[in-house]
Amino acid sequence: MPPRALLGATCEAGAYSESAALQFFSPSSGGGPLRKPPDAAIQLLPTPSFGAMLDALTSATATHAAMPIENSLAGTIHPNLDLLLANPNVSIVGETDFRVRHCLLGAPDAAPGVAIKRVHSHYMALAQCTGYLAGRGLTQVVAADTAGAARALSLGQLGGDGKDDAGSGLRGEEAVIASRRAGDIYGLTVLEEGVEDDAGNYTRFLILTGGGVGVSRGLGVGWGVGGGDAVKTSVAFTLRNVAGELFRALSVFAVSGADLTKVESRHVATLRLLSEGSNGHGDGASEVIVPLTAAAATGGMASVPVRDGGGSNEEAERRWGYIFYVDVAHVAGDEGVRIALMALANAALFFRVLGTYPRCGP
Ligand SMILES: O=C(O)C(=O)Cc1ccccc1
Repeated sequence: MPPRALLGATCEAGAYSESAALQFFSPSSGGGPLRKPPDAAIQLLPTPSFGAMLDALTSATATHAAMPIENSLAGTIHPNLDLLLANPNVSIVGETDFRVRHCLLGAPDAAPGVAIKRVHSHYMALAQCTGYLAGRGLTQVVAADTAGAARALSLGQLGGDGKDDAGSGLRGEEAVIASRRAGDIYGLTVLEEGVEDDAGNYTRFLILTGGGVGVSRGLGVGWGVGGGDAVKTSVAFTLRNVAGELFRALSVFAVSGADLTKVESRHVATLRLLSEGSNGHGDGASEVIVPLTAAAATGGMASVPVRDGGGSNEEAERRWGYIFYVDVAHVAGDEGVRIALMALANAALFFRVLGTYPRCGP
C-alpha cells in the first residue's frame, strides 16, 4: 500500500514557506524527535495567502503548514502572529530556522544592467534588503508574498502596459526579491544573488497542524514529543490592566527557572479575531474585532475561559489592551514549568496554549 500522503500547505509555489517545509520534513534535517514521514510522502499544496494556508489546515485539506513568524533582521511578522490567534483550531507542532538568501530577479528576457526602478516583494523581504534597495534608489512595492510577485513578473503583470500594481511603470523597470528557487520555477533572470543586508538572515518558521491544543495536552508533553526532550511551549494571554500585573505574571517563570525565548505584546484593537465559523483573512462581513474582556468572552477562543476583570478598567482595556505572546524553552514534562503555566493561566483573563514542540537548535 502506498504511504499516506502528507499534504504540506505552503504559500505560493516557490515561496520561502515551501523551502522551509521541505527543510523541516527532510529526513536529514534532524529536527528533533518529531516523527516525520519519508520525503516521498510529502506533497506540497500552494495557497494564495497565509490566511488561506491556515484555512487548509482547518478544513483538513492539508495536514501541516510552515508559516514564518520572525526574522533575525526585520523582527516579528505581526500579521502572522495575529493569524495564529484568529485560528483557534491551529496549533504549533514544530519550528525550523531557515537561512533566507534573497535574489534580485528580473523579467525572463531582462538584460544584465537593465535600469530597474521598482522592486516588488513581501514586506519582510523588502525590510531585509532596505540598505541594498536604498543604496540604488529603488522604489519598494509590497506584494502578498515573494513567490506571488515572482509569478506576476513572469506573467508580465507588473508594468508592461504602462501600469503596474503601484500605478505606473514600464515592464523592463520592474524586478522582484525572491529566492533562486522561485526564479527557477517562474523562469526569471537572476540579476543579483545575496541582496539581503546581512549574511545572518534567518527566518523562524512555525510548523502548524489543525486540531487545537487543549490545556491538558498543551501543558504536558506535546505531539511528537517525549519526556526529557528540549522543547518550547508557546502561549498567548491577556491580563487585567492593573499595576504590576505583567511583572507578577512573568515572575512565575523566574521561580521555575524556565527560559523565556520570546516575549511579544500586540495591541488588542489591531487583532481581527473571528466570529465562529470564519477565520478572518479578509472575507468582509463575517469579520469582527473581539475585545478581549470578560464582556466579550467567547468560549471557543480560549483554552482557559476568559474571566471577569476583577475590578480592572474594562473601557481602558478595550482601548489600550494588549495580548502577550510568550515562548518558554524547557524540558518536556518539567513539573516546575507546568506549575508556572498553570499559575499564569489562573492569573490571565484569556489564556491559550499554542503548542509544545521540539526546539530547533540548542
Ligand atoms: O513571501 C514568502 O516567500 C514568505 O514565505 C514570507 C517570507 C518573506 C521573507 C522572508 C521569509 C519569509
